[in-house]
Amino acid sequence: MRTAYCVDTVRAAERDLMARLPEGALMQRAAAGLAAACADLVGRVYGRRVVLLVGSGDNGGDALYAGARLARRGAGVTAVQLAPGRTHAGGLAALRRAGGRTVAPEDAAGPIRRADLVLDGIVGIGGRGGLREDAARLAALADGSRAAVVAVDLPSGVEADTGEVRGAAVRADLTVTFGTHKPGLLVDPAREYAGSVRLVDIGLDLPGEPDLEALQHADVTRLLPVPGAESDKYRRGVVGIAAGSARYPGAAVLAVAGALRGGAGAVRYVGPAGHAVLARYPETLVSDQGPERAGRVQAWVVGPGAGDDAGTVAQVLASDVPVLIDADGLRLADVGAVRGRTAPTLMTPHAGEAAALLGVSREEVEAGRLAAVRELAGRYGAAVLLKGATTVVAGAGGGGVVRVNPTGTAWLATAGSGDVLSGLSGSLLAAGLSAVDAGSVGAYLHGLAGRFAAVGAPVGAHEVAEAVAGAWRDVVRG
Ligand SMILES: NC(=O)C1=CN([C@@H]2O[C@H](COP(=O)(O)OP(=O)(O)OC[C@H]3O[C@@H](n4cnc5c(N)ncnc54)[C@H](OP(=O)(O)O)[C@@H]3O)[C@@H](O)[C@H]2O)[C@@H](O)CC1
Ligand SMILES: [K+]
Repeated sequence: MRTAYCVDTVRAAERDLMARLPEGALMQRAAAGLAAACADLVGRVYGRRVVLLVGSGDNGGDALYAGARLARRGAGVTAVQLAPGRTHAGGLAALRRAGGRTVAPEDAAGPIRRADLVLDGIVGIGGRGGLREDAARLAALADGSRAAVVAVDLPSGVEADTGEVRGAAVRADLTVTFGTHKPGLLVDPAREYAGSVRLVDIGLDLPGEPDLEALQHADVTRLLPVPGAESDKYRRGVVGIAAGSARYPGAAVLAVAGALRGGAGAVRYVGPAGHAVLARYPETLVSDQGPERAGRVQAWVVGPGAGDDAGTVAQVLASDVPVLIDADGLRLADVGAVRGRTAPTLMTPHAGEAAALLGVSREEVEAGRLAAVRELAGRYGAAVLLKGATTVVAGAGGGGVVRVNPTGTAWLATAGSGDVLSGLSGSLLAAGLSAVDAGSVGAYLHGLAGRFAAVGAPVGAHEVAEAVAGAWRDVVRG
């Protein structure tokens, strides 16, 4: 499991550790890891031109000490001091001893243009809001140069705890972060600014429960349902799909396509698109009697392509099995009915649907995904999976750890892709996974399937469904 912790927790762990170590030891650990990562990135250090963007805090100190290490290995290092009177004194002295030089921000354009490598030590976890004007100018120069940009701890200008980007920020090729990932490194839009991320262990002792976690292959393997020798289709779970309408039969077909790949023993389809479903998937159990009379299921998926069929949504919500609500179902679901449920509920909106439920703009949801997913999970008392550039999953109530999906791909932003995900996660619910596990494992497989199906080219939702089995195998193989 990859984990991320908020700044307050990092600061507390840092204080505890510093009390037990000689002064400056932590910064030396950080700088050593940073210099090593830079050396790996550029291949050969000797003769490289390195520019350090140095702010007034310890983030600048890290950059200076790392710069000193690179200078000792033969790099030409120039530090741009944003606040000359407040630059980290020890770091500056170390750089000068190693032969590095300093320039004022107004003289930085030339060195940045000629640099092979720029280290962004403007701000780290002490930063607030977008970059100030002088810092933003340096960030723009670095962006326009041919140099590789390495962010120290975080790309300066992004919000460490939320992943928000409220103004100008550094765009890095690599971020070298210390002690733990910060939430902003895993959540868009900030994640996009970070480039690839390398974690340097500095020995922080962090609490058991993180603020964010991202499943890895091994975690997913552990959570996937595995049929036992005694399993029959009913023991493996039956997932009911109440989806589609005369107008949108395709949503039903795609939700069933996802459900067939999610580990449930059988898929029961209820709704007006039975013919379309059977034509494509003859193994589906089809009923047109409505959810209450369709026969036993272990979980329901309701909503994809449902149009205005509020009655079906209400019937499903009244059941005593886990329910996944998606698409039109989200709009049609009564808050009180969702809150009153005793079995687990998982809602799977995209940003636009979440915005409508919260009464805010889509941009607001996209800018602050973590806050939005927690807020929705709190209002509905349900687990919520918010789809998008970074898919995030909060447990019912919205408190506690939020799961972040690491496998997404932009190619998944295609019509019907969400229907496949709802079927897949619903199937995992029927197979016995908790709402958060079903959502996050579903998103993980779906993202991986999207990558496998796309391989760098556009892809249709049915191809994503077909690639789920390959994703499953890949996960199990490790
Ligand atoms: N935690 C750990 O375990 C370890 C932490 N370490 C390192 O310490 C870093 C934290 O250092 P930190 O606390 O000194 O804060 P930092 O990020 O340098 O920024 C503070 C300065 O930034 C300024 N500033 C603020 N906002 C700004 C903006 N928008 N645009 C421009 N400037 C802005 C603000 O200026 P002021 O408001 O005072 O004018 C203030 O002076 C951490 O990220 C890691 O790199 C490692 O060395 C070892 C282990
Ligand atoms: K930084």
